[in-house]
Amino acid sequence: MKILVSGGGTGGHIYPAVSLIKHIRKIDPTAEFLYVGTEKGLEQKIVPRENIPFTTLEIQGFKRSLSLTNFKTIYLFLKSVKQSKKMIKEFRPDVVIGTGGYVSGAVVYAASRLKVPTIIHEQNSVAGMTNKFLSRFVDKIGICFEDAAQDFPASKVELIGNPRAQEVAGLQKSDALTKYGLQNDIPTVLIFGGSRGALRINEAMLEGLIDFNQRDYQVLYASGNIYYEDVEKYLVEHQLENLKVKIVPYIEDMEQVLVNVDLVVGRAGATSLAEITGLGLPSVLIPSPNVTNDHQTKNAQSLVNQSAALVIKDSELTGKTLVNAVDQVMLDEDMRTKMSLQSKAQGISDATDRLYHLVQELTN
Ligand SMILES: CC(=O)N[C@H]1[C@@H](OP(=O)(O)OP(=O)(O)OC[C@H]2O[C@@H](n3ccc(=O)[nH]c3=O)[C@H](O)[C@@H]2O)O[C@H](CO)[C@@H](O)[C@@H]1O
Repeated sequence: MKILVSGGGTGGHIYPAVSLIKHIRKIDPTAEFLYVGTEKGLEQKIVPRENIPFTTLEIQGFKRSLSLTNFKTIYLFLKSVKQSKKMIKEFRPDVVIGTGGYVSGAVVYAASRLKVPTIIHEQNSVAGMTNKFLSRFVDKIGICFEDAAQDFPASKVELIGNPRAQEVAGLQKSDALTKYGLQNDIPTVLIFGGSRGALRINEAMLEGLIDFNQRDYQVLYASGNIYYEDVEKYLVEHQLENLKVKIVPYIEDMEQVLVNVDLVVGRAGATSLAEITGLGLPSVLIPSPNVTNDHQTKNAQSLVNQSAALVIKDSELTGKTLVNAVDQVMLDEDMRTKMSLQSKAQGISDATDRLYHLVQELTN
């Protein structure tokens, strides 16, 4: 089987696609893949690391306001559709799968014009712009939250879940934390602001750093690549270089880290939430206010309603509110256990199987 996959920009669109590819490779070692992304997105780092054949298109997003750059966007989109058609004719995939981001718009649209079977995967509770556009042309739409169904033609929608949940749920505890200078046998909190980092979380984190450093639990904190230099500068200026709290720009082996932590603190990106519920981890969520239709608040809703997660509003995030929320969970083992059970109950544990089944249905 030949599968062409496209999803780009942020980790939340890329990791589910990579999980699916890793899964199919195990079942069908003869399957061939081609991943189409952009040179600017995180996919150009994440995908080649997994030895997945990778190629790029030049494309950019629409500005919501009237803007001259939208003319360039349309030009790049049409050019990318043409290039995608060429790629598809050369690679001859049995199916084309889009997991979101502008690049998947051009690739999946081109595939639909060439009558190649197409699937899109929507991670969020509210559909993204690209997937909404593509929903008219594709054959099947895999969703992760029931609520997303209302954004799409009903006959195409299937509740699939997020393949990252199944990937992490299948992993065993290990000594992965030692690589970060942490100990295996101490309760651990992981803090990060999505795949690109979040300035607001970084500011609160630096404000709460001294407190976190004095706790019995240990903390691993990923600032995001683009913010790391500023964080390092702050640490040097405040003579805080040798802390118990461990700080890194980005965690490449995140699935290994997640299996070994006791609490996750971060934004409410859909793929992160799938990992959290896949593993049944408690969380403290700070939904980003800067995303389309406030979708992160909606992503987080059922976890918060079921007491699987605490939430801090972005506008109320400070060093103090952050430390207090983390303390509340980490200093109460009973609470952690209850949150874990509720979190696990929210997950879809066989998402990759379901998505692969959809692929088989379309290709047979
Ligand atoms: C600002 C923005 O538009 N965010 C969107 C984006 O977020 P973003 O890309 O941040 O998405 P998620 O939080 O869903 O996923 C992040 C992914 O990156 C991984 N990771 C993160 C940090 C790190 O150091 N190492 C690492 O591997 C996480 O484990 C996870 O697999 O896509 C999500 C899924 O469509 C959306 O729900 C988010 O609203």
